[in-house]
Amino acid sequence: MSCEALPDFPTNIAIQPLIVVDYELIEQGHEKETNLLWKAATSLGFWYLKNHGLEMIVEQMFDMGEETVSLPTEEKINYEQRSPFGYKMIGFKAEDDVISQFQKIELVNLAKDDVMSWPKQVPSGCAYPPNVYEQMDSTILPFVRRSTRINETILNVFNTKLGLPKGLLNRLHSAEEPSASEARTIKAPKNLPAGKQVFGAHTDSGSLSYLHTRGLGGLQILSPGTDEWRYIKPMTGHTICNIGDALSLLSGGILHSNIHRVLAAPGSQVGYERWSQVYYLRPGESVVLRPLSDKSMLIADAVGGSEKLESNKATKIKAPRTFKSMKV
Ligand SMILES: O=C(O)CCC(=O)C(=O)O
Ligand SMILES: [Fe+2]
Repeated sequence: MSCEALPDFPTNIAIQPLIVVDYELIEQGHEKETNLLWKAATSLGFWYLKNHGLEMIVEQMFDMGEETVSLPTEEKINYEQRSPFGYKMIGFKAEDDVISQFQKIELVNLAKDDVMSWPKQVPSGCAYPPNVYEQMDSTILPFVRRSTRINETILNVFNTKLGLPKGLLNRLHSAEEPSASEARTIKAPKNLPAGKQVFGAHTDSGSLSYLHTRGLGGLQILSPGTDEWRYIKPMTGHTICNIGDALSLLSGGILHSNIHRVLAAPGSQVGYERWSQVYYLRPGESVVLRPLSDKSMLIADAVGGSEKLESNKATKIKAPRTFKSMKV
């Protein structure tokens, strides 16, 4: 379905503006753009990324996701994830009222390790439906490779700004090392009751998340220092990026992991299926999650500062906000 067919995002709801970062300029080392990225990542922890080169391939990822969820239930249920990866219908086995509202949300979780090792045996031990394997070379591998390249560029900026030894953040997130990084296609059905939560309030547990939409809203963030939830407006060609807890922790809290949630698409958009394509970057499996204070004066200062500020609290690190109801 093309974005043109969709009703516009409503104008009468609270919107959180985000900084727009041009990926091409970041790749060229453009100083002003780099500063903009740093500002976004250390304040709200959310920004739009444009010119990232994923526009076409994301549409193919959505097609792959659509094909997967369109399989007959008796077939796709054989792939219900037996590991954190694979096909998933949230709340499929649940009968109580709270969970049943999630019942028709479907996920296709593709482990980065499975994709990168293709066509060898999948490291996660997960079996995917045949159409997923058919689209590995044409779609999924290029999506994961390009996302990996974008991660490397962005992590390099953070690495420099944090004063870390050259290449350290990239070594901690090396695509060659096994990790829980993954590509996820999410489908939420149309006509969910207005205000219903698709995903409850949470912070992302990994390092970086990239959310590609098909023009439907519903993502909200809790504006820092307030109790106000604001929508993030989906914008064509603009991927919504955010910092997760792992990177926030490694940076001693300098990079900000902000709480967010997903509601049914607002206004007349509610009448359409809501599709998201996410790439979650997570640290390598050997990485110990602790502030890199011994590698950066800036991080040492940030952690020391919060120690002083929070001297009567048990935790010594300026940890990401922990009042989350779920982990993604
Ligand atoms: O589907 C969305 O809009 C975002 C979902 C989300 O927050 C997540 O996948 O972590
Ligand atoms: Fe999230």
